[in-house]
Amino acid sequence: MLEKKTTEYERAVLIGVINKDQNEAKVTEYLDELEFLTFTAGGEVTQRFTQRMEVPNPKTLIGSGKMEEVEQYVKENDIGSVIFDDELSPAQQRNIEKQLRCKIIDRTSLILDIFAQRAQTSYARTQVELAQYEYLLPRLTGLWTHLERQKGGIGMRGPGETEIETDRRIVRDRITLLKKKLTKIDRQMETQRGNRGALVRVALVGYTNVGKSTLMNVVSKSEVFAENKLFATLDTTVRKVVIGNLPFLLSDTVGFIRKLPTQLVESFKSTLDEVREADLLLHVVDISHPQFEEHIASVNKILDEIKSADKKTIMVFNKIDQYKPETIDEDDLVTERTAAHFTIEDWKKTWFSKIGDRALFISALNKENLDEFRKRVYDEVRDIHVTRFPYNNFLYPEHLDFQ
Ligand SMILES: Nc1nc2c(ncn2[C@@H]2O[C@H](COP(=O)(O)OP(=O)(O)OP(=O)(O)O)[C@@H](O)[C@H]2O)c(=O)[nH]1
Repeated sequence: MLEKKTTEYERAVLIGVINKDQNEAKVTEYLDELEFLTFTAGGEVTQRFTQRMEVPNPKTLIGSGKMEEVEQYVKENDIGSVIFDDELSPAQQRNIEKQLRCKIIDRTSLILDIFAQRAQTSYARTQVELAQYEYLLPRLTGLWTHLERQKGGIGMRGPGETEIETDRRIVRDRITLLKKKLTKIDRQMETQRGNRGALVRVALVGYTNVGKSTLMNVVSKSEVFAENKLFATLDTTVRKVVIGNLPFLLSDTVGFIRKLPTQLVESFKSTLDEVREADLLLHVVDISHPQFEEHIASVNKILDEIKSADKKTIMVFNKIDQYKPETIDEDDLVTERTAAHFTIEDWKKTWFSKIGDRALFISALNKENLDEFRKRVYDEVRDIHVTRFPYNNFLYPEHLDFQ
């Protein structure tokens, strides 16, 4: 159940609800992302259904007419999963499953599934497994309540209930075991982090797929003194990097996403400790993504949740090579210029006015503006370093001079 290996794409349908605070375009964007997630998880989306609803249907989230439409489509098109962008209550999930007779997945379980697929180390697998069981537990409870009601309530102890009770106990025991295992690893990792000495710690953070790992590779490989062995026993995403003679630690963390399941935030505590304990954050943004500003807000929300929102941060706007603003026809006197029409220069001005030179515009892939990036990171790391060790600041010039 916890690890999925896909050999061929499974046909899937997406369902989005347009509530009173949203417009259709917004939900289309959310479904675009959900489709990308589905693809990542090994699915192929063949159809999308949306429904405008003032109040979601407590039984099936969407209305009964729409349910029939979906049911018909699922039957006729050999659909394996129906995926909802919204989180479903255990009861909704059960009711929908009963009617559609295929796998019903919500955004949270889809993200958990991808994490399970991607987890490489036993540590990451343990963290994901814990998150999955935490997600599962209330759903078993829901099932139990449902069966109890069917049986007629008090005093009617049937096999169904006993079975679910046993399942709940097994899941609870497993959660306790996994938590113990993680606490032990967390302690080891804490000690290892402590042993890393006094090097300045920099963490790459950002929405999923923005180019954090690409930047990490470019920065650490291109530097003569880059070291990829020191923390081989730790998570391999921490590397020692040297810019202009100044060594520091750079970590690449798990990518963030809108509505990152809370279970994951909790069980990835140790991974996120890299962020929590960092001296400087490099918040990488994919500026070529139409929703990049919303992505920034999602990342900031998670940083806030893990109490890291006040950290010194450099905003790194990546993928400038593939940024394309919308154009306005010269003769068009009606269309108003919006953010979608901004050029990179416009964005530079906007961000410089907000945070000054803590906004950088680069392409990690094409290696554009990387010298500027290195200089900026050097300045910030040096500042932190000389504050910590005022006696050896003569080792590092105030600014780097790249030829
Ligand atoms: N065009 C363009 N593509 C880039 C750039 N930087 C990274 N990419 C591409 O973006 C995709 C995602 O890059 P990653 O480095 O894996 O992104 P990430 O942020 O580490 O992703 P997660 O692991 O999901 O958090 C890859 O296909 C990269 O080749 C860039 O500057 N320009």
